[in-house]
Amino acid sequence: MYRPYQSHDFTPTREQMIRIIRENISPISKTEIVSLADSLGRICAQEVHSQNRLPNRPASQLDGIGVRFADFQNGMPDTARWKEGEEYYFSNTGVAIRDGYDTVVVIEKVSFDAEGRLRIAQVPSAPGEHVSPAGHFLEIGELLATPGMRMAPAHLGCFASGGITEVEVYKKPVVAIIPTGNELVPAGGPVPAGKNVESNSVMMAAFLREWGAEPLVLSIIPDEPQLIRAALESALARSDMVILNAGSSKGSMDYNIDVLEQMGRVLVYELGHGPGKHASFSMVGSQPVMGIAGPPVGAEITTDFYVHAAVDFFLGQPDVVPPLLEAALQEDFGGMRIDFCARLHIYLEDGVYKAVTVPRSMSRGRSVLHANARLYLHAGDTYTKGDLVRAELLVPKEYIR
Ligand SMILES: Nc1nc2c(c(=O)[nH]1)N[C@H]1C(S)=C(S)[C@@H](COP(=O)(O)OP(=O)(O)OC[C@H]3O[C@@H](n4cnc5c(N)ncnc54)[C@H](O)[C@@H]3O)O[C@H]1N2
Ligand code: MOO
Repeated sequence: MYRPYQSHDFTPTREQMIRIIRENISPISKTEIVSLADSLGRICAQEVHSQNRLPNRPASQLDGIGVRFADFQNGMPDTARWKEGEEYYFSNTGVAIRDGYDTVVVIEKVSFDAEGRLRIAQVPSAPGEHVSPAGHFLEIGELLATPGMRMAPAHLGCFASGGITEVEVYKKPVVAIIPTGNELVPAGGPVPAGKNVESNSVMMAAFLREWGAEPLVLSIIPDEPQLIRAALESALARSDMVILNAGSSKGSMDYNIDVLEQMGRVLVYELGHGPGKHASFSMVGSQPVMGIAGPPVGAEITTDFYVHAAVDFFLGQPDVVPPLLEAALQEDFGGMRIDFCARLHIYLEDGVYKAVTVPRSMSRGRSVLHANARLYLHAGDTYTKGDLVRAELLVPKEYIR
């Protein structure tokens, strides 16, 4: 299918890129049955109805004494000679009301004098007062879940009460990651001179797990078109989507786009924002392939923007935007030729959130330690010192000090 944006000249902004991804990804329809404990965070694929009625007998709503409302028909009776187990009994919260009783008096209205004689301070106002009728919490057949709902801990609790032990959920999208580059060696081993540690797949796999996808990390592929093609074919056969990492730019060993053009349709050759500008988006048949540039900082941002959105769309969910925080920028910033996603360090001073940009010159280690927010600037946006910016938080607001 012809796409007007399928051109070398089209370099999408973040919003445009998200739209292209949305247009090209269909929600996964395959489902599987998982145990209730394993269903946390999964997307429910069925309507679920309670099999239990709870309470299954009328139950006490409070700690108190169970009584017969008929005894209070003419106002407060003389309770001085009432005996436990006859006119009243001790009835605790959530416990079934004993046969022959119908009403509960809260314990705070009950007292006993020195001789042990019962005194009730207030006449119950109606029969059944402080009694939960059967089915008050849950009815048989009551709707507990609808398709598309993400399972949270409270849902698991409700399912358990409803007698549900297994849930039909959509399969996790499987995202294959192909690291490429002659200079890369696997993480955890020695790093020979001139080599670099393959770390992007570690980060990407962790992101994917966090978002509810299943990572499939392939071994490092050397910069050779036939090997990249073979790796892509194998990855596509085993996944819903592929991330082809690095080899995206203009170097003599950057073959990925050529291979993708041979195998499918390249819809986006390059982004209209940095860092991570050399990201691409292709369709091979009905499967998306996301090209992510090699340098880890850009790889982090573009994976977080676009692979996250793709996973959300595979799961039939909206793309989730991070929480925003207004902070006063402590420097002049902006005026870029293309859109740019800056990393910010926000701190709290005199009760005011203040932000400084994390300079690109800072080492990767220090900058990851330092950055707690991002700022997406459109081309030409300029800020002067003191301007309020709407930052996208990478940590909960409460963590900022
Ligand atoms: N002549 C030009 N050179 C470059 C341009 C350009 O426009 N013209 N763009 C620069 C920009 S911007 C980016 S981004 C990079 C894109 O690089 P590639 O995606 O082609 O990646 P490589 O060249 O293979 O590697 C770059 C860098 O990243 C490291 N890397 C790669 N994969 C991993 C991994 N899995 N884990 C950790 N680190 C990885 C790699 O070792 C290199 O250090 O191109 C610029 N150049
Ligand atoms: O756009 Mo490249 O990603 O500078 O880092």
